[in-house]
Amino acid sequence: MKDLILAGRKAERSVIEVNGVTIGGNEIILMGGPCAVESSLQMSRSAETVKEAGGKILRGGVFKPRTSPYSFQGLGLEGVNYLVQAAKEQGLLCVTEVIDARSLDLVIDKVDIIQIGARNMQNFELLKIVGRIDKPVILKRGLSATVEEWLLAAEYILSAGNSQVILCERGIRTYEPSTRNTLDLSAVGVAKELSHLPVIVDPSHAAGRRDLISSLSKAAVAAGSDGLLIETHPNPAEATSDGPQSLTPEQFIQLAQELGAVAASVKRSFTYGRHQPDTIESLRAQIDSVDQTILKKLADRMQIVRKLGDQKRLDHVKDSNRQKEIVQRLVNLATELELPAELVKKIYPLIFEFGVQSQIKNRLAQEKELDRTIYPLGSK
Ligand SMILES: C=C(O[C@@H]1C=C(C(=O)O)C=C[C@H]1O)C(=O)O
Repeated sequence: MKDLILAGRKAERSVIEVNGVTIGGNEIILMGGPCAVESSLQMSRSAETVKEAGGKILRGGVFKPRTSPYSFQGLGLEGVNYLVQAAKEQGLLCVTEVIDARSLDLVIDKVDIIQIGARNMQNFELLKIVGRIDKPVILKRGLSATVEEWLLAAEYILSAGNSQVILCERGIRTYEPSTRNTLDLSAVGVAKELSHLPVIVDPSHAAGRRDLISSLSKAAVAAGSDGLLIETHPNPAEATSDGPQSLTPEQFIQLAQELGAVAASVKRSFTYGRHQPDTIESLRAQIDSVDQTILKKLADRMQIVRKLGDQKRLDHVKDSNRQKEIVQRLVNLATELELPAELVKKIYPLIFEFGVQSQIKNRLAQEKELDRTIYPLGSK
């Protein structure tokens, strides 16, 4: 297909890793939550449901591009905080839709994934803007968009520099009024044939009615979808948005219990339940987070060492006895923690070396500064 320079098919399918969750790998990723964020309690309950089911990502709209201007327009920034907090409570990631540059600015540092809704699929300026961020983007298929138009919309994001695009089929407008939209499951296969990008399915917006969601979800997995984006609400009868298509918590959990067998039938995996097996990706995400802590603590240490250096004579910065004491204490601790003593003996001399260096550099810089204030014209 013309102009699918970056979105077009490649030898390998794209796999998107986001904070320990892999989209486009073997595992089917379940995402769920209400259409709109309404309250902190509603989000906590939704997050519990998603977690209980084995879901990985919590959804919730805070900027709602509603068909009618008189419908609930979303809680904005207040809602983002409910979404993020609820996701954190359950160890889930979260996704929300943005509608313009301003709404993106408000959520970019808070959520894990950004969604571009169906109505904005051809908002090319917005596509270019999310093309410049470093976060995955779920790109919903437009209400009446062909697969080609959808992939070209993805091309806008990719060509602006963001390679993390996830396509989402959510039903298209047809002449059939018995469902809200017609879920185009062939589009999953077609998009995967034409492009390397992961494809997920949102059966909720497609059907518009909860009685069809379970079967459509299973069909989507069988058709090759990499994930599901399903609406669930603690009390759908009271939802401010899209109540009729929201699953009750029990229905959502029931569906998740049945999903593993369907996934296995097409050689994919889905694990129901709170306790998920460790994957290479989730373990790596944990390691990355520990590494960050180690480095931040090293930076704190360095800062203290520099301050301490200010109290020493420049020619007495290094203190070998103190270094020996530290190593001995840490060797003992390492043994208690079942770490090799060698680790401490190898790492700490390096840390001291950089500490002493930074003390000396810091003192020299201070003396230079002092010189400049005493001899401002350099007449020393
Ligand atoms: C921080 C000091 O200065 C130097 C750096 C040390 C460190 O990084 O822990 C230890 C001893 C000194 O060689 C100190 O004297 O305690």
